Amino acid sequence: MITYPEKQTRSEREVPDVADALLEVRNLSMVYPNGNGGVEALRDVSFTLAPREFVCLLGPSGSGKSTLLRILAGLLRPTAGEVRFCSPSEEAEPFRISLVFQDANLMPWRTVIENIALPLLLKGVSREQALNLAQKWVFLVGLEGFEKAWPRDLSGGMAQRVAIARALIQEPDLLLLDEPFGALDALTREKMAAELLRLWQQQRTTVLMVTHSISEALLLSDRVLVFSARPGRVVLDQPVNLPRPREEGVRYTPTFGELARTIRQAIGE
Ligand SMILES: Nc1ncnc2c1ncn2[C@@H]1O[C@H](COP(=O)(O)OP(=O)(O)OP(=O)(O)O)[C@@H](O)[C@H]1O
Repeated sequence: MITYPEKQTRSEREVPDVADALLEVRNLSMVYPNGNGGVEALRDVSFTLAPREFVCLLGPSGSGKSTLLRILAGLLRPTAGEVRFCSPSEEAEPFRISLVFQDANLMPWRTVIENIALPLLLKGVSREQALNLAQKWVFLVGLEGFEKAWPRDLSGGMAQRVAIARALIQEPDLLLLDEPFGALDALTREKMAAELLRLWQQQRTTVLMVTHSISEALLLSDRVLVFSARPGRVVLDQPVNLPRPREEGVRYTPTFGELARTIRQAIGE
């Protein structure tokens, strides 16, 4: 059974042992049908996310990480299991989820600011109001001066900033990031991770991010989940007890090194 996207308020919670969870995933399995018994992508995956938590998901290629994000975003229906969302606010609004992919997927015929404003325009917000709010996000993601630029004139990192701003302008309860920096060069990637950290420290949106980089995961997250090779199962749920706010220097601390070793070993297994 799957319950989304309707939001439950805290008073309607049914699962007392995950009282503080924003999201509860229970016994989730996914088998893609094919002519040959199906491809088992996920097996019996369970975990929770607390409000404002930043959790990174790592695992070998093909371990079902994108499949999980697509299920959480409501794009795929799982074969079995349950997904339960609980609103951080008491108001019974629909639970808002934004998903950012490796490819920025910008509208080529819209400028930077129009791309960022798009979700609001689609919701019926007036053009003036949407563009005003988009301008705020242009500043927050460091794209001032590029408001009227076209997507074709942006670097990969800039395009991804637009995609992140377009996701956050919707004030999602949950932000899903699927290898958002996977297509960027190493230096841009480090810079973007630092910028995402800065944004998250300001906004404190709950984030679930897929990455292949252990150090990126440790720089950003409160917890790291590691999936086994296909079918994906949670083989490690590791709290990241590094102090915040985190700076680049945290990479060179002994705790960082120990956590990286634990995670690398879990991925290897
Ligand atoms: N639409 C589909 N039909 C059939 N099989 C699929 C489909 N989508 C994904 N799969 C398979 O399900 C498994 C999990 O794929 P998924 O893309 O979720 O893994 P991933 O962990 O995100 O991989 P990567 O790290 O390489 O991006 C893979 O074996 C993949 O081939």
